[in-house]
Amino acid sequence: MRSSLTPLGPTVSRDRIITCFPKWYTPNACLQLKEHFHGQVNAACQRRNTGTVGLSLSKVVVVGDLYVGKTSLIHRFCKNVFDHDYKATIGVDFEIERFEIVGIPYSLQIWDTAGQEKFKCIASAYYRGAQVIITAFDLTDMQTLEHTRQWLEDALRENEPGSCFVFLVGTKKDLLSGAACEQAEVEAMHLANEMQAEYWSVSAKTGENVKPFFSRVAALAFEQSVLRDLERRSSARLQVGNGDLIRMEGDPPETQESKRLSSLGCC
Ligand SMILES: Nc1nc2c(ncn2[C@@H]2O[C@H](COP(=O)(O)OP(=O)(O)OP(=O)(O)O)[C@@H](O)[C@H]2O)c(=O)[nH]1
Ligand SMILES: [Mg+2]
Repeated sequence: MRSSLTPLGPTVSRDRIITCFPKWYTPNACLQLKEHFHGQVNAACQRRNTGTVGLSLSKVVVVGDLYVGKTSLIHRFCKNVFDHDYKATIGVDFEIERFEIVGIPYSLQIWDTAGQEKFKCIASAYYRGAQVIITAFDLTDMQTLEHTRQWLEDALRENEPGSCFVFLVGTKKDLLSGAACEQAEVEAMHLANEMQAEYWSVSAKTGENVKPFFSRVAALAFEQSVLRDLERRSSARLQVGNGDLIRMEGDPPETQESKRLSSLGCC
């Protein structure tokens, strides 16, 4: 079903419309324990005063070992499909997914990178400018969890410190029984806290938690984009108000000219 709630942009499918702040997976490893969008963000959306946020794309980069299920996770979310056969990603690929958040059109550009070592240098060229880094590991292979530290370090190196939201995602949840899953999650949450990441367990095969996870990614990135935009515009206004933009260093040109003339003995 399609919605045409917003007069500003093209329509998005109903399950990409976010009106309330999506909930975390677990409060034990979560980036923000809150239930609502920031008041300033709500107000800006209601006034449709979100600057360039509705027009630009936020970059999301998915990293992790080969075979952990990065492509499957993205394809389940963006195309609602699942393929049992493994086709290694060569270099990088991306999908653009459109949302409507508190009435404002918003898009994520989701970059799928290759986990194979031989493609790492191609993939890492695309890490720059990420607003969100998703580090994925396979819940049935705890070695892949250990490797997420290195994947994250590599991705963060290409970005400004403190500028990215980090998620740690355990994949293939359908392959584990309740107790085994819980055990893997405890280890993963511990690491997520060290990484200052939010933790999620998902299954691309069954689709479990896939939409709630990406809704959470979109909402956090959207809120940050709106707040940054508001801050940028208000500091630009302040600068104009204080005259900082037109204040000049040193003497004004007419004073410099009269000094030059007086040094020549003309005045
Ligand atoms: N049972 C199950 N299998 C999965 C799941 N997600 C992925 N797989 C399988 O795991 C294998 C690897 O999945 P991919 O998504 O190609 O892995 P990848 O991380 O993109 O691998 P690279 O592109 O080489 O980095 C495939 O055979 C998938 O069918 C899942 O949630 N459950
Ligand atoms: Mg892949």
